[in-house]
Amino acid sequence: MKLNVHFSISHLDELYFTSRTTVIIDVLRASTVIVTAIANGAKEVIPVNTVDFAMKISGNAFGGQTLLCGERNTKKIEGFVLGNSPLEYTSDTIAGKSIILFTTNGSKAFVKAKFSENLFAACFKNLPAVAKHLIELNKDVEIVCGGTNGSFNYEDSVCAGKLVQEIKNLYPEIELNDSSKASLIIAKSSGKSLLKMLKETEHGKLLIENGFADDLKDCAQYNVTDVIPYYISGSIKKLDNLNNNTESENS
Ligand SMILES: O=C(O)[C@H](CS(=O)(=O)O)OP(=O)(O)O
Ligand SMILES: [Mg+2]
Repeated sequence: MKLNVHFSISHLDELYFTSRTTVIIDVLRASTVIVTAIANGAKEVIPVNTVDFAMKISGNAFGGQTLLCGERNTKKIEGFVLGNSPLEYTSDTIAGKSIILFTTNGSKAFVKAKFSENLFAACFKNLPAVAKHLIELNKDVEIVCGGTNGSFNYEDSVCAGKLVQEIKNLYPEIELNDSSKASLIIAKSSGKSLLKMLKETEHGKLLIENGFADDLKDCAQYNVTDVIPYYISGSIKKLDNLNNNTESENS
């Protein structure tokens, strides 16, 4: 089993992902929003890469109520029901609903990786659960950081490194390439407090400036759910068990 880390998606094309097992990390805030929404009972999250397409499909019933959600420059898009703050995705607001999500980086990463054989969402909240599932799948893994506008960002790289560490703890003989080793070093040198780390990032400072300081506290929570959101046929749903949805080693 080999691990590869991509610090942003800009250099990757969609066909790269065919037959790969991919984990998308966008700590601030899209993958934290997706994990939170699925953990709080959302039926599904449909990631899109343009606002126009989000509006276009919002008329579809998706077998129940559909919520148009997402942000531009961190703030809720006018006319959308929710923005991109995980604090908005409570069971009262989203249980049983289909969420169409547009964000600057994270939702686009899912669309780009849509041809992956297996595609998961990870953030600090569900990292150990994702690590355990990846070991059980026993396939080479592409860890993809959403980054910021196609470039490296610190918080996603720390989270990728902590995922590498969680996998190494379970499977010490894992094969790391240079980028996995680099993300591990970044994670190990990021300090004891995830919240302090997030507050000191460019993205964290922007969110604080825009009134989302409480989002950083939520995004800094570690190992608070074992929910694993899994992308299949255009939408992200809760992975019920090893036999559901994923292409396991034995299939
Ligand atoms: O909503 C967010 O925090 C960011 C927007 S920006 O990069 O800060 O403009 O989007 P995400 O796709 O969650 O990184
Ligand atoms: Mg982000």
